[in-house]
Amino acid sequence: KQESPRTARDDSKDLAMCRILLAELESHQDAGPFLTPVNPKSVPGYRKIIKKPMDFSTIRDKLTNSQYLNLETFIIDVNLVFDNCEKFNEDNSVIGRAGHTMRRFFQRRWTELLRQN
Ligand SMILES: Cn1cc(C(=O)NCCN2CCCC2)ccc1=O
Repeated sequence: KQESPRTARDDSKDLAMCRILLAELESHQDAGPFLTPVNPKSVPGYRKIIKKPMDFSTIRDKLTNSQYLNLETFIIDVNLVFDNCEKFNEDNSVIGRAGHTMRRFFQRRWTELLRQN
């Protein structure tokens, strides 16, 4: 069986891609609930239910401080925002729907940018 030679993908544009993706998430019209950390004092139950809070401003800080090893660890944190949202909010709610919309947008955009690379 002829194996396909394993070639690494070119990751030299990944940091630029993360910056583009994060800027687009932050400026999305439905980004509001995800821009800053959920305040556990004003959202009853959040601290107990959501074990690993994440939001776009925290991702921005981590990106600025070179805390993402690679594209994958960045995508994991963005998806954590949307997974937390799905866990805590009804699908049929303003914030629940915003989470689904933002997740679909992010999924499409990073796959588009990866393809053009
Ligand atoms: C992601 N998420 C966010 C909240 C929330 O209340 N965020 C603050 C709401 N902002 C205050 C002014 C505009 C938006 C609650 C549950 C939840 O899962």
